Amino acid sequence: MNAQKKIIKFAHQELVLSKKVKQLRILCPNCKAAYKIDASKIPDAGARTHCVKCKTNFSIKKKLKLQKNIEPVKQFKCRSCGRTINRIAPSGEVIRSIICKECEKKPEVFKMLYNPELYETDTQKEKIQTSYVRPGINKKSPGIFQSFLGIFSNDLAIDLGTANTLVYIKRRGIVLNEASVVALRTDMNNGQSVLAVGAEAKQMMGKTPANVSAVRPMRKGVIADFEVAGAMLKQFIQKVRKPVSFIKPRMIIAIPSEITPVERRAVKDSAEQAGARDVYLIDEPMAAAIGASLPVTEATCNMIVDIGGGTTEVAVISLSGIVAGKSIRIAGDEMDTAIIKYIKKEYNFIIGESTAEEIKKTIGNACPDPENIETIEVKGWEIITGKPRIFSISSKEVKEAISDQLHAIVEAIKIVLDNTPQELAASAVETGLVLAGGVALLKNLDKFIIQETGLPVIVADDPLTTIVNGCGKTMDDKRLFNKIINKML
Ligand SMILES: Nc1ncnc2c1ncn2[C@@H]1O[C@H](COP(=O)(O)OP(=O)(O)OP(=O)(O)O)[C@@H](O)[C@H]1O
Repeated sequence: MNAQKKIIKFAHQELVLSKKVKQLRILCPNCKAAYKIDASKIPDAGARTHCVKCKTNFSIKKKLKLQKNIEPVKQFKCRSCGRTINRIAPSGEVIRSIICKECEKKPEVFKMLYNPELYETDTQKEKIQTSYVRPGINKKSPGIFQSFLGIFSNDLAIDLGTANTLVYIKRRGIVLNEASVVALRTDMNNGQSVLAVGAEAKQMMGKTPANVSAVRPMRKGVIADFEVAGAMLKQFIQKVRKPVSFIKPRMIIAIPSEITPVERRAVKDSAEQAGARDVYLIDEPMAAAIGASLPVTEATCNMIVDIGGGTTEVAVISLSGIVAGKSIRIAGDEMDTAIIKYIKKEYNFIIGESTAEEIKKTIGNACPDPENIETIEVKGWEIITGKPRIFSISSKEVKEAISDQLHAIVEAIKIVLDNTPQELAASAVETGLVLAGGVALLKNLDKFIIQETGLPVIVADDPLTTIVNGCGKTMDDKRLFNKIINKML
């Protein structure tokens, strides 16, 4: 009762305000009676009042204070009658529905004249803030227009990997699988342009003239060169988005689980630079587990070990979340470097990255059979003579060269098991772990991990595509998307 009296008093007070006070105009929702009230007396949370004419109770609220990243006002001018219209819109949002009340012209005739300085004084800002608020703007729940875009745009799932980039399109599957390499040409004025991307650029590595360089914009799972990564992604997307759609796609991108906020931001920014409308990030081990068809939403021990070019991700997943995980920046690339170092030390030969990778892929073996040692002939540069020569290396030597990396991976698995709640860790003895990522193709890696950990090991069906398939599955399945992605936002 007390509260009601206060409200009535409040409403009466407002009716006798002098004109000097900042006033807001309110309408009774029932009888449409108009009142002017002092804006400063309305608390931020709003207040209840009632109409003195028809006695209807109703709430009044000051319009939301503008957030820092929201452009306060957009001003439009009708080219026909010259009338100026103010609209409020979060930054980046396109205002489409303006119709001039004077001449009823369509939106196209309006020119946007955003000029925040016009609204310096508090009174003006307040007036504008209360002049118009677009209902139903909520970033988290897409409106009808957003859903409409979703139907017609080719949303993309991307594994932006250190070694390879893969793209999956809804209803079309994997449409691109290219090396994450860009060939750049430097012109006379030191400006750079993209000469080639993907496999074509990879072929040029180590064979380019002075004005061309073939570079890898991703290192150890993260963006090392933001501009080049953005340009590469843009080219890949242009390749697969045919016919070119005017609607920007949404993108879901896999990222290493332990990257910094700055590194996350760099991935988002380069995707936006490449034309993304919305970017969603998913942890690589989660995407790999989904791609390997593990029941990630169930309360079971789903252990995944994804060994790519730059990072090894180990995680135990249960009930749609990572229960324990470890990301180390030791993977295929480090193995290549180790092979280069080994050959230099033992043979005094210099070989390039591509040759080292070739050796690893061809005769690399985590448990070479002493009865059946493989060898490969390699072209290298002999340091002592300074001449190119051919020499041969065996699978036993390659194992010796990459032994530290293999043990680092096993160590990461053990750490994750140690950090997993006992109940789940115990069931890992039965469920085992799934190997994904390109290095899962290293001969006998499963055998090596079984020997070192005692856990059953399964190699995913197609380890090089497990992550992108997981991103694609998440994108295609709305319920899974809500469980996995929205949890991470
Ligand atoms: N048969 C093979 N044997 C050993 N290693 C292989 C084989 N095939 C591919 N690889 C290695 O797998 C790595 C690439 O794997 P993948 O494409 O999964 O990595 P990525 O997704 O690009 O990297 P990351 O996830 O770390 O960013 C490379 O180091 C490559 O040399």
